[in-house]
Amino acid sequence: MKNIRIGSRNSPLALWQAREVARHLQNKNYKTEIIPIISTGDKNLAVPLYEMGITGVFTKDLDVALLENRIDIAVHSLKDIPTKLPNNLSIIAYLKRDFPKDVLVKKESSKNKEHHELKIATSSLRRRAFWLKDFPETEFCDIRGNVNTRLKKLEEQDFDATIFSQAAIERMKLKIDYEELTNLIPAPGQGVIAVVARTDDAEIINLVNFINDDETQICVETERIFLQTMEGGCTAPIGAFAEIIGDEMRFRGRICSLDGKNEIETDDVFKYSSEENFGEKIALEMLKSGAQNIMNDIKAQ
Ligand SMILES: NCc1[nH]cc(CCC(=O)O)c1CC(=O)O
Repeated sequence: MKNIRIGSRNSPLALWQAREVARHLQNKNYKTEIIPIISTGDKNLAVPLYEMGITGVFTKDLDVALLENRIDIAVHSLKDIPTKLPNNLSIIAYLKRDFPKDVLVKKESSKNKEHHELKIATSSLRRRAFWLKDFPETEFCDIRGNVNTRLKKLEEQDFDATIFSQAAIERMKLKIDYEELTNLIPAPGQGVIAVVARTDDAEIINLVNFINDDETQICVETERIFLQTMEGGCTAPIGAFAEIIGDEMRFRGRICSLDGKNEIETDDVFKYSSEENFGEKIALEMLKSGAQNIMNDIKAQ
C-alpha cells in the first residue's frame, strides 16, 4: 500500500495537527510519514507578519515541496492558508472544527487587572483592532513565535496578557487559565485543520476524502469567500464565523479600522444551500454600506 508523505511545519502545534491527519489515515490502514519543513514564517521571528508584506509565509515552503513531489499532502491551520492557492494546489479536506474562538491569557501577577488596564502582546491586526473597539485605551505590543515561545515571553517580558486561538491551547493540552473572548469574532477558518494536495493528484484526493467534514467545509468556504471578497489583496482586521444551526447558517462578519473606531458588522441567519455561497453576497453588501471606505483607509496607511 502507498506510503503517504505528510508535510508539516516544524512547530509543536503544526506537528500535532499533522499527526492528527496521520491518525485518521492510519485508522484506514494507510501508511504515513511526517516530513517537517521549516517555513519562511518560522525563520524570521523578529518581524510582525503584517509587515512582511507577503501572504502565505507559513504555507509557501510546503507548497513548493508539494509541487516538487517531495510530499503528497500538506497539513495546515486553515487560517494560515491564503485565499488564493498556487496553480495546481487545492484544499482537499477540512477536519471537523473543534475550537473556533480566541482566548485571553494573563500572567499570574496581572490576573486581577481589568480588561482596560491590560498591556497586551499580539501581532494580529484583527485581535488588536477588535479589542480596541471595546477598550480603546489599551496598550499593545508585538509578539511573534509559536505558542510555547509566546507563553515564555508572557512570563518574562513587560506585558500583562496575550491572545491565542483556543484550538492551539487545547490541542497542545496546555494547563493554563484562559478567558474565552466571545466578542472577538475569529479569523476566517480559525480552529480548522486543512489538507492541501496537488489538484491533479486524483489518487490522493480520493484517498483523503473520507476525513472531510461537510458542515465544516460549508462554514469555512463561506468565511473564506467573504474574506476574499472583502480584502482584495490587503491585510485588514477581518473576522468571520459561520455555524450551522439546524438547517440554517448563522454568519457573523466584521471589518474594523486599525484603531477599532470604525467598524461594519453583520450577524445573519439564513437558509444555506450547497449551490450558493453567501459569503460573497454578504461581503459585497458590507462593502457598499461602508466597509469599502474602511478598506481604502487601511490601504492608504
Ligand atoms: N497565527 C498563528 C496561528 N495559526 C493557527 C493557529 C492556531 C490554530 C487555529 O486557530 O486554527 C495559530 C496560533 C494562534 O492564533 O494563537
